Amino acid sequence: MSEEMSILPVQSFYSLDDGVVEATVLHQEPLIVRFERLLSDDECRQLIETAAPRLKESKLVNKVVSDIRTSRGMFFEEEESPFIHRIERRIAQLMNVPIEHAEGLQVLHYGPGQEYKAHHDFFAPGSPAARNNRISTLIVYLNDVEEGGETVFPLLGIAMKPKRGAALYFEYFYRNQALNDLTLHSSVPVVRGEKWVATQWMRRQRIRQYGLISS
Ligand SMILES: O=C(O)CCC(=O)C(=O)O
Ligand SMILES: [Fe+2]
Repeated sequence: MSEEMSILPVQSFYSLDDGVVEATVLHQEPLIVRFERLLSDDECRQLIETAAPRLKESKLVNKVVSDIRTSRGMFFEEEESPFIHRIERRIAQLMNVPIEHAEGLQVLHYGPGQEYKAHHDFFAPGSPAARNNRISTLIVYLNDVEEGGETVFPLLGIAMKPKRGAALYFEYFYRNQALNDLTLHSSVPVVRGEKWVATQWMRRQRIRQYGLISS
């Protein structure tokens, strides 16, 4: 058993400025954690309503439309409103990373048959983007899905069923790249209903400008 340091301290609940979040460890190394009720039903609904008119065909980071991801998505501007800023602050505090390291919050929408095939969230080691690489991910489920749409880690045998307000955390900033590689994950096709998620990616170094809107 290696003893890599995790970014997230392992606890069964987390006391945040605006409430307490319950957690369950799904896997130790790489660390994968499930959170309950990170967002309220109202916050989930409001995120969906704000994102819905701004959805675009999903592009991957290289801006090429690809069938690896068939959902539609959008990014919020950093701190674009007091509502978004409040959610960003809560997520950054929970992820134990300064908000300046946070990319804009992304929302994805999957209809029946839509999926996100197995991928890593970090940029390929050695690529230009990897100089300030992603280190951790939080996926918040904004609705319940009737059937399908689980987030699956095929190399670890873990599947998470979407549940409104719950979230899935994983990190991949280990010195041992083999541990990072184990965070391969996918969103399996939605069978019935639709799926909405908000994803927060954290970077190793700062990516935001300071104080655009002061808190
Ligand atoms: O929708 C999901 O469950 C996974 C989303 C995802 O992998 C991502 O946004 O990078
Ligand atoms: Fe992902």
